[in-house]
Amino acid sequence: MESWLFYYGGVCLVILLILRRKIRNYQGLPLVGHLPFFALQSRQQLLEWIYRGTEYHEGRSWRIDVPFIGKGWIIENPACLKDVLSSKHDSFGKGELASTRMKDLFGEGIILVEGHKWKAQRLAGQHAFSSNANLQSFGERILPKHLNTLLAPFERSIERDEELDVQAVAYDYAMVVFGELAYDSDFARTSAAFTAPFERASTVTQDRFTNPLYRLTERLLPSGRRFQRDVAEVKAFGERLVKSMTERIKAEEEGKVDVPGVGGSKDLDGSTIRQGLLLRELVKEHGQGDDYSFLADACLNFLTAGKDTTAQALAWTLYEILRNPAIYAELQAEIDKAPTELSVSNLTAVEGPLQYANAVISESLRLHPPVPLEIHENITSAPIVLADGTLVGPAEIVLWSPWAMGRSTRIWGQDAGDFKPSRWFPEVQSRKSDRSSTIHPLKKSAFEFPVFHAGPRSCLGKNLARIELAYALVQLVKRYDMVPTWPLNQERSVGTALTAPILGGLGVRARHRQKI
Ligand code: HEM
Repeated sequence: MESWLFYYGGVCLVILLILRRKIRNYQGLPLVGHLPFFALQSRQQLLEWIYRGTEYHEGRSWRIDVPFIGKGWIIENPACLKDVLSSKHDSFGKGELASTRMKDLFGEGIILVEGHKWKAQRLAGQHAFSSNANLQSFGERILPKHLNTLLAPFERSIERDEELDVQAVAYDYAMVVFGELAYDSDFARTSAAFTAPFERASTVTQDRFTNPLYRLTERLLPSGRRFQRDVAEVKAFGERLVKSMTERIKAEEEGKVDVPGVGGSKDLDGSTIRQGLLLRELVKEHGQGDDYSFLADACLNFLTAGKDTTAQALAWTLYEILRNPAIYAELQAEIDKAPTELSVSNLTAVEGPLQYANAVISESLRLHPPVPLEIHENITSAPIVLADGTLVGPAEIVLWSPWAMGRSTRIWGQDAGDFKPSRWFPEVQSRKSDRSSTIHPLKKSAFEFPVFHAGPRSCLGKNLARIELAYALVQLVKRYDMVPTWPLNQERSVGTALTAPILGGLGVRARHRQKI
């Protein structure tokens, strides 16, 4: 009897030692591979695990095997990422993994599709969001028009002496701003019918990426069973908006109603900027017909891509300046000196009157990228070799984490973990006395700093996002002092979502600023 116990105890010990060794070496476990790290950990723990694994492998690509998700490589090397996103990008796509999980909600929208439907939306988005005049209209018309959505909660919380969740405020602001941009609709009034089902459907979609048994659990859980109804409501809402907009556009073209101009703004070709910009461009690229579902999917995708990402970037930026009062003060000093009327190009210029604010935003995006984890799949039937020799087999995945890359000492130097806006002005670090005269903003390629993705599918809203971030930061920081309601030394975690919310929101107490 005792010898049996001894024997089994010994076998268990050996197994435990092997498992411990595998866990320490970031190798997959027998049968389950790396699944436990993906399925059982929180989003924050998963990001930290990827970061530590990449440090363990000193930045070299390392193997992962996640049953139900895929097997392949985690990469950090910017030259490999360049292959995936640019030089060999025809061989990589979102593949089955993303499409089976996201198709219900995102349908034929730009986030998911390939081929001519992607191209039509890409061109429409480029036309709608890239011209200087349209960016100007965004910065000088849409953002100020909804400023009250940003400021009113601050005023209310000050008056009532209450705590305020600034991340929730950032979400509301992004919703009305990008709602107007995508649908030309006043979401401050109409969003209730859309927001609740949309938020619920997004959460279920996000859970599908970490829950390998989602098909089963969605049948059992109330949120899963409600999912199809929520998706139907979101789509019906979008189609109603799109239908009324397209009818209006048609009526304008037939000369039945006046063409609405926007404050006399002119596009670069001298024509008047019109409302419903994205939809007009989509109709131009795709055609109108009677099928409103494609157009509604397209608008929903643009709203989704812009809304949470920008709100979270603002929330994390506020988080960092709250933790660094000296940076908050320097930001206020810069904003006090800047002209009150700031043009859009001045808002975001790395060498303009808000250069410090822009460095703060870049630094926040580096440490807290709103899209912290990305996966592509080799969609060809041949193996693909990446710059460092990594061989990605057919249907294998490549995973990279802008969150982990933003903390890499190989890319950012020994102080990669510190929040240091001055790193964006490296010439100045040694000559602090006069920042303005010798500014050479740090240049990082999109493959080293892939916060907005890179290559042909890079983010279409990068400029819009940076304009909104600078605008909102200026509006808040010039008016209010804020103190956190959480312990300053407490690092906040990323919540579980496809993007990167601050887990538990960002509580502050705000006061009107006492200018000296
Ligand atoms: C700080 C804010 C933002 C960040 C960090 C961000 C980041 C990204 C990333 C990483 C991707 C690639 C996702 C993927 O395909 O795997 C992406 C794509 C995209 N983004 Fe953004 N984004 C932001 C704001 C916006 C805004 C404001 C808009 C527009 C209204 C926008 C529109 C898009 C679109 C349309 C795509 C898909 C492009 C394509 O597939 O061709 N984004 N963004």
